[in-house]
Amino acid sequence: MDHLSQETIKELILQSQEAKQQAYCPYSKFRVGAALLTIDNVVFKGCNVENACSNLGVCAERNAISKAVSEGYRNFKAIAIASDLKDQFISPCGGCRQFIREFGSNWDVYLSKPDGSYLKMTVDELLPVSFGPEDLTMKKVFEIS
Ligand SMILES: O=c1ccn([C@H]2C[C@H](O)[C@@H](CO)O2)c(=O)[nH]1
Ligand SMILES: [Zn+2]
Repeated sequence: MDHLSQETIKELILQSQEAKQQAYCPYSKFRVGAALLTIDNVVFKGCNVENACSNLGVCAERNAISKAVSEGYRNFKAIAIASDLKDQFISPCGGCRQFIREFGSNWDVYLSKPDGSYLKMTVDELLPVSFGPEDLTMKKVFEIS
């Protein structure tokens, strides 16, 4: 995956913090924002959107990815995630890890803190030995049958 400049990383994290401002989280009061950078250098932002029927809530990461895919973008360089947790890097939930992995296992996830510090991890590090679209090819299906 392309190496992002320090400036690009900083900007992407700032955009994830901007996205966090829009969080709709009256139940958890836990704001999360995500900023997704496509290979065309377009950024899609997403926040968590909760619901009175609590299991219907959507995470920030999934929201950003769904926005991008809906607009025709499927190739991503990086996603930055922001929350209000001061003492730890925000960690994407298991569902989001799988959702992120759908679009490749070799791209970057920046887990950030409000002060802009971050932990860079690849999708593969966040979700090792993952199951993805490649595992559903007809070739593999025929191999086992
Ligand atoms: O990486 C994360 C972790 C949590 N949440 C949301 C889900 C829920 O709305 C709230 C509390 O779990 O935070 C995200 O959007 N992304
Ligand atoms: Zn999630």
